[in-house]
Amino acid sequence: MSAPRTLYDKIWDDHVVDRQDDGTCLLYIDRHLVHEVTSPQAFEGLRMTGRKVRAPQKTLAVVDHNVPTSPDRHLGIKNEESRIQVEALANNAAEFGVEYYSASDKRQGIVHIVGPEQGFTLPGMTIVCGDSHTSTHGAFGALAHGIGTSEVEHVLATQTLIQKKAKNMLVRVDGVLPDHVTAKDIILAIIGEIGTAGGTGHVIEFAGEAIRALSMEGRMTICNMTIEGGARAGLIAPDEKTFEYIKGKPRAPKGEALEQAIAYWKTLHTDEGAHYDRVVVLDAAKLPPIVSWGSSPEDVISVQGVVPNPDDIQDENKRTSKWRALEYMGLTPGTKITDIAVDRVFIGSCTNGRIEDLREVAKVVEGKTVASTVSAMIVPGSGLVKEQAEAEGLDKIFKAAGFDWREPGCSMCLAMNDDRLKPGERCASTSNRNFEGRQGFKGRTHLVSPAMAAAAAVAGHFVDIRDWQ
Ligand SMILES: CC(C)[C@H](C(=O)O)[C@@H](O)C(=O)O
Ligand code: SF4
Repeated sequence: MSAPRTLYDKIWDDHVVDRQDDGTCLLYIDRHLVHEVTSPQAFEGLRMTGRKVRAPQKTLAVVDHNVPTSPDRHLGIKNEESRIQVEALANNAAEFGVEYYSASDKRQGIVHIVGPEQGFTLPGMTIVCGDSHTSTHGAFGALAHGIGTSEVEHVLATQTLIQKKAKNMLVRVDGVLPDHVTAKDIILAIIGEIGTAGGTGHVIEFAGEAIRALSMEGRMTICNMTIEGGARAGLIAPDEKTFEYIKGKPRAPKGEALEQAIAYWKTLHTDEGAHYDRVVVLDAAKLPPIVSWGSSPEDVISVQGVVPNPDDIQDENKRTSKWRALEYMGLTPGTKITDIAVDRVFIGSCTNGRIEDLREVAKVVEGKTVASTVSAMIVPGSGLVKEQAEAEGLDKIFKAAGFDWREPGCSMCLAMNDDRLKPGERCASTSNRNFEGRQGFKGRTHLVSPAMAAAAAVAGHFVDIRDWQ
């Protein structure tokens, strides 16, 4: 009998092409997602050395970060830098024979929403992209992580990546989530608990009753923010929900091939007795809806809490940095979270821009109106999410309530396109990052779940979604 292995060990072992004495390995890469921001120099590198893309059929390119989300986006991109990046991807994809979804293709969207939606993301695979939130795909039991531009070039040219194995970490979330508390609250609570460096050097496997109970969308939200917890990859063992989600997706195996694939996917779980280098346990039943108050995703508190006082922190550097965060955020210790008013609401991103998120929002805002002091936008994560939402009539609910209903893209998750905060504006956002300037120069970001963002849009300030009528 071989030694018991974790899910990470198994996927790793299945992809090692070569191993050096110092532990450096060459890993085979099954899927490569490409977007316009981190790929131009990589393609340029291939061109300069006369190399081809080794496996174009395992590569998929899509524009997301720079695309406008306004209805008139077919008129083109005004910002020159953004326009050049988008044009470069279109040209590179054509020149190197890579499938490409342009802004006018209804399959276009945020790369981490598009991969699963197309059945390009499958269990047991190694998946990379020049983007830190590639961790999202770990929700399928795939080993997925972000890579830098020189690695993008390496993968394009060789379909392999040089890697050293990380340590195994388990985050087990036991129990049953209370009503209105979501996957987003779980992952914010985990990051609050372990800190933004908590997962450094590890691959995190998420397990436990509360994780199993999540939909695929919820699992993607969890794995998406693994990177904010310091680990490059997060994993959830595939199960019947995973197989159901995959069935019928355009690029997924079909018929006999699917049956065979499922038989293999069923082996992708951690063996009894396998070793984890670190274990963290949380009780889902105790989790409240969570709001971030500072400029790091670890700065989180219950919606029923108050803005914390940094003077309570022992460590001087940390104390200073949290004071700075409060100053940036324009907040005073002791302020009730529910007394914080917002100017903007952003619902979207690869964390919470999927159909299930939009359904949650619709439930909260149906028949209600966005507060007169708030400007709120909803940005579907992909053209297919948009189409599905419209087929269900969700867009009508959003528009009737006064939300701006947009075209798919990264949008106000990061200030790389026209959607951004003005200096001093405060935003309830369903995205994943809240560092200074993330959503626009001097913009103030509070990370929350879709339902919490929706309720804040209507109330004009944070409210406890558990009390929502
Ligand atoms: C632009 C890109 C490289 C970046 C990332 O790697 O994550 C972006 O997607 C982000 O979320 O900050
Ligand atoms: S939606 Fe945000 S986090 Fe996701 S890939 Fe785009 S910029 Fe990065």
